[in-house]
Amino acid sequence: MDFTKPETVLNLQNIRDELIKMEDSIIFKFIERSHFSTCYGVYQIDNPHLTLGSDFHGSFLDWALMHLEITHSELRRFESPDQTPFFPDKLKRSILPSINYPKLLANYSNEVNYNDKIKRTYIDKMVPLISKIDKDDPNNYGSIASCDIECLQSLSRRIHFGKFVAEAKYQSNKPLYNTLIENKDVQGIMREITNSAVEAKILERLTTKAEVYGVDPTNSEGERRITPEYLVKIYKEFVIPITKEVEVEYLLRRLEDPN
Ligand SMILES: O=C(O)C(=O)C[C@]1(C(=O)O)C=C[C@@H](O)C=C1
Repeated sequence: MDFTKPETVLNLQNIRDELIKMEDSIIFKFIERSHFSTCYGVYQIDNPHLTLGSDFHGSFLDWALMHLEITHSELRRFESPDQTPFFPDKLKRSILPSINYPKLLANYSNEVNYNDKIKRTYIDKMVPLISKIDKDDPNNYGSIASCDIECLQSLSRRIHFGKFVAEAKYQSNKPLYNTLIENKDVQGIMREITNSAVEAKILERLTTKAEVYGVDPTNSEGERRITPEYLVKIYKEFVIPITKEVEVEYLLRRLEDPN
């Protein structure tokens, strides 16, 4: 997929192929995170044992992610249409010259940002499933926040790819979607974007991937690093539903941009 070539980006098959590739990076990032404990101290707002600066309000993870995003914004990361920041208000201007991407998505697309929800869901629902030990571990705060950032960035990219899916679907049947949008028919849009066969295939593939990637093949007695149950649960209950929320919100506003 090449973001300078709209015809490659707004092709539903290409988008689905890209979503399949992202499964692998998400799984391997979850495996990295599984080696550490849940570590609530990383997510505690204004953790009294840390000095994050008197004007900063948030968790250690927020602090680390915000500083990384500030630096990455200077490296042009958030100009790329597949990148969505967790701290859009803190970004700086890139020191690299802008790339002139062609218009791929509607002009309000940056406002469709589910990162707060993704971060909350990751901390509250996913970390307890991924991590095997439930305890705080102050010696590993830095490593854990680094793993969390990688997991969150991969989840965010995957879920916000829903905008490309939505745009491709919109382009393929404008009259149908225009009527649904004019009628603010959320359920109708949700019905239209849902493809149960594709969802079932994703869950089936994840089961196989978790079975294969989840064990060290050279160690028959090795502990499972990930299990199909939790991976399928994460996709079925969180990743796919939030992707669909992104698609619906994007489509509901689609007539704001007549192009
Ligand atoms: O592939 C699509 O058509 C999508 O809309 C993406 C996706 C997903 O999140 O993977 C979401 C909704 C569909 O029911 C199937 C899959």
